[in-house]
Amino acid sequence: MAQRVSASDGGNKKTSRVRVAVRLRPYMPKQDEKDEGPCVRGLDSQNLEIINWRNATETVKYHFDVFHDTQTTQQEVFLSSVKPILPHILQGQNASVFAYGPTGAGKTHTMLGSPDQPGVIPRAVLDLLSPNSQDLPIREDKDKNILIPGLTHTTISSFADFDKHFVPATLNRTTASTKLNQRSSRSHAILLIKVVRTQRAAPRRRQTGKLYLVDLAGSEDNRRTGNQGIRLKESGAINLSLFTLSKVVDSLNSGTAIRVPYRDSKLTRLLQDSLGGSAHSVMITNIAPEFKYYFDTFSALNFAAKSKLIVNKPFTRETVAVPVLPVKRAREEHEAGGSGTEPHKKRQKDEKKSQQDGSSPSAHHHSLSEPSVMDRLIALEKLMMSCQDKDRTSMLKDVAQSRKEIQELKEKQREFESKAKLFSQLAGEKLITQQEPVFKNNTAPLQKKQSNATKPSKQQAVVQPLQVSQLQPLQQLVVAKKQSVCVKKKEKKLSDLVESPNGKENTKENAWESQLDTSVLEQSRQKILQVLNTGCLKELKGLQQIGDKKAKLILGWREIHGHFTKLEDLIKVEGMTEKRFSSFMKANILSTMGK
Ligand SMILES: Nc1ncnc2c1ncn2[C@@H]1O[C@H](COP(=O)(O)OP(=O)(O)OP(=O)(O)O)[C@@H](O)[C@H]1O
Repeated sequence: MAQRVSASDGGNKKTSRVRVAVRLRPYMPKQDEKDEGPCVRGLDSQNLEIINWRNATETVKYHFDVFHDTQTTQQEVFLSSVKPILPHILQGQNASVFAYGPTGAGKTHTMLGSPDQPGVIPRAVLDLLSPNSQDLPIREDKDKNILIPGLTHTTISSFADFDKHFVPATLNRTTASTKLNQRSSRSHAILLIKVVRTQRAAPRRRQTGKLYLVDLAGSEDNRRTGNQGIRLKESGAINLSLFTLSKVVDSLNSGTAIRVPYRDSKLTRLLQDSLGGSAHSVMITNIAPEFKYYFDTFSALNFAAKSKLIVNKPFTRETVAVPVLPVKRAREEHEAGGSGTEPHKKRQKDEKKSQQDGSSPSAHHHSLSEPSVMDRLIALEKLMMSCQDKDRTSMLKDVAQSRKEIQELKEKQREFESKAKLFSQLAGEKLITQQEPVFKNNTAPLQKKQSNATKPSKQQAVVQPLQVSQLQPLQQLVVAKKQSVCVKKKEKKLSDLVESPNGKENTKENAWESQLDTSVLEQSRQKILQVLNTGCLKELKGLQQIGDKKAKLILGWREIHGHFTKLEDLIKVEGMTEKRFSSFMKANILSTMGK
């Protein structure tokens, strides 16, 4: 009985571009040990500029649907970026709001907020979260809707209900301290709000709209976060899913891709509807102003700029309701992602209770003759804004306290694990250190982005419109220049170490190379470089000593930094030590020579 109805009345497929807002968090002196000042600033309600690393006397400008400056309040973000899409949900269409950006830039602050500054999620009110910690599978129905069987459904009818279910659910989210953010989210958090409106009289049309509220974990560079052990593993997973997200956006933008790689990560499967699917989508890109976030900010802005080119095709989901038999109802719940056990019982209880007191038990039972759900949302919002509810505040404080305790326990656990690891490493393997000087981390983006400058086609598609203008320099330009000098020095050191034919390090390691004809050697090196720069996952895996994980890390590096200008750049890829690089070169040169 389910029917798809186009978003427009006339049956024409209406399209809806992904709306992109950028929010700049306030400058935090604590995050700026070198006292360099901000590297990015707003120009007006849609435009901002960031220092151009290629020429520190210039800035690069970006234009977005909305720019939220440091002074923007939580309420203003909600009113301008989120509230406008809520009516679509009530018309049976899907919508999504997701926060993207580097770690520590303010995603959780924007989506969740704090007791005194509630963010988008409590403001958008309603619904549930599952206290279920198991890894839930993701399925797709015949209409390409994403389903999560086993996810708990809880019916709510008041803001107090929402708090009761939502607050404990936030505790399920892992947070931990990294060098860049004391309370970093170590997972993506997705809250799904489903709104069902049923006509009371025949033909009892039922419209179902869903709102996805997504707080993504931050993209992070482990050389700066200082992550190790569990945190490093988490970070690998976070970066991989964000990398797949970026691939999805690229392939949607190219318009020629045969397959959009939604299935390559759970995150992109969940966001399938929001990007290139049928949802009205808002992406809030959070950025930080301090100089140490410069390259993260730059890539987040580029990602945001390309995301705004994505066009979705919303449609109304409408069914004609028939009397619900118990068996069918159980099936419906399963299809909608309900576990059908505990929550089902609770819903029966809720329904019974509300039948007794005559109130409507859930959004399912709102008829058109009752105050619209939208009115209730607005009323709830007003309630929230003026909310003096001490219980709620103390509950949130309890949550903060529990979260702190959990975090401390996790840190202890991490310490134990790293000690154990250290013992085993001392016994055998060499310790692979992830802690490199901060400025070494900066070398990669600088070098790589230069190579991008000679390859404007992709960059133009990404940053739109991008202008370079001669502007009054921001405070820290001098520092930026100093930095690039440091970077060059450091690069030289690295290349000395790897390339110098006279260097002690190399004489022994690379002695085998001197046995080979130089032109043959050069040809092999070029072939390897070409695969590294242009190879797809499969081709990269075809290289000696490159497995699935390393190939993905190489693709990820390429995505962020562009082409490898020389083979030695491979050492900058996570997990690639000089020793591994030497062995990689030997194996691959010998293997390409045979071809
Ligand atoms: N607009 C803002 N106004 C005031 N404080 C902010 C704002 N945005 C972020 N902050 C503060 O900055 C710090 C980092 O923010 P938050 O934890 O939200 O970052 P995040 O992007 O979610 O990081 P992660 O990805 O590591 O979880 C927090 O202390 C937060 O309160």
